[in-house]
Amino acid sequence: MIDNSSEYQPLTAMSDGGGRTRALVIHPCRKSRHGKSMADDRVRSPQARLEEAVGLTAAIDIDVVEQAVVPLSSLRPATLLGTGKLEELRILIESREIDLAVVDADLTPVQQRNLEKAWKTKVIDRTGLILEIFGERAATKEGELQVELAHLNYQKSRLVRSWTHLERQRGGFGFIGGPGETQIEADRRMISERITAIRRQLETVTRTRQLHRSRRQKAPYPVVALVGYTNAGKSTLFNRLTQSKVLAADMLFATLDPTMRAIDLVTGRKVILSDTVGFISELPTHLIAAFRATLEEVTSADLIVHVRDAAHPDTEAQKADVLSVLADLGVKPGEEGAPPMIEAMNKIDLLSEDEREAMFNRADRDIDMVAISAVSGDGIPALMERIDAIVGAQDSIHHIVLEPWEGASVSWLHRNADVLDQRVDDAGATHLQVRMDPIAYAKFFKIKPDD
Ligand SMILES: Nc1nc2c(ncn2[C@@H]2O[C@H](COP(=O)(O)OP(=O)(O)OP(=O)(O)O)[C@@H](O)[C@H]2O)c(=O)[nH]1
Repeated sequence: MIDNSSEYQPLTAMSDGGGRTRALVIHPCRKSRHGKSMADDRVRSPQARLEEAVGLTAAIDIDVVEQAVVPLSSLRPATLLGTGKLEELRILIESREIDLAVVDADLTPVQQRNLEKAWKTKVIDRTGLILEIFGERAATKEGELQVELAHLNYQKSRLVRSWTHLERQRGGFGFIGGPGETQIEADRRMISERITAIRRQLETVTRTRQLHRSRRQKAPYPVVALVGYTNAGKSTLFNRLTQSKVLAADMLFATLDPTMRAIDLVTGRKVILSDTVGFISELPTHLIAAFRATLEEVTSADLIVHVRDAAHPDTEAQKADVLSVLADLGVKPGEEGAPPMIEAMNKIDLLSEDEREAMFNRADRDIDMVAISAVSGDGIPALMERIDAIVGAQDSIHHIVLEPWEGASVSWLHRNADVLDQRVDDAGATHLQVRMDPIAYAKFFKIKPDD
């Protein structure tokens, strides 16, 4: 059994006095030779990066009481920051009673530990912060396990040299393993055992999930996935579109995934709306599996709605990031077989009339766009109509996945529908692309040939 300290413990539960966690968020960036701070990538300003980190921290219900861009003239291997800055922030942390410092950079385990010692407070870096968000947002069992796995791998890497968290918890019992096994080796061994156990659970869960997904794909309505950069307004839009519309059909999905809801479109057509976790630039590579697990629905969606913050100065860079993550997942809009995509240009309430017009008149505009405000409700009917039209146009072509034991269904489809494509995947499931009229389609679900 592993020590409890390695299990996922939300930062929000950290504050002792029952109050909310009070955080300081800093974004360290290199100074240029001319003394001016410079962005650590070409697109985003340090201020924008800081705001993003503050937004991410606030999203997990932590009070950000102080924030700062910290220009660095050189990178200190032991503490990242120089002594002057270290002391200045220590005073701030003490006087503002801060119990969490978020450093928007990748810290080495040694840097993290030294900062915690110097500031006498918990310190997390960018990876730690993203893991917290995934932990909160993981909606499926698979997502949760992937996040815990990423957490453990992260902790394991932090156990180099004398990382003492687990030791402290045990009150320094010294050797607990076989002869010659040090505390750190014992900690590593326990974490490795837990990692193996999670991997095993993941295999089972993945299998079950495939069953759920095939069941869901057989639901006679299409899936519309909302994707977008963090803070673009996906959840606000999701809530607006699903407002007070609890359909009986939801019962089907409620137990599987709380971020999926069925909604009625104007024509009476039903679609399943699926919310996803926000995209972030420079996602650490070892977090990609955890991130993918939260994006399950996107790869098999019938339509992708890319929610964009039209009022953000980095909106184009954010779009590029989202598209590149989608491409990593194998979703390349515009390519044969890829789901269609529309852009919901959100937050237009923050734009002037001229800015709105300019958005639509851009010469390089390559995609279907609808201007909306998820907050004021502006443009929402137009968005719903667009979704209706696109999904409606695909009406007669369906992608159906059948398990290896559902042979009777495959034969039924060959007899009653136009099978355009058929392939068997590695797990033995049959993927069929079929054209059939709505009556035959409804009948297929009613008679369930394999039941
Ligand atoms: N002014 C304005 N603000 C909006 C609009 N839509 C969302 N917001 C605000 O933008 C912030 C982020 O909205 P969310 O819906 O949480 O964004 P999200 O894309 O789900 O964010 P993640 O959970 O990080 O992925 C919130 O403060 C919203 O109130 C809009 O149309 N206009």
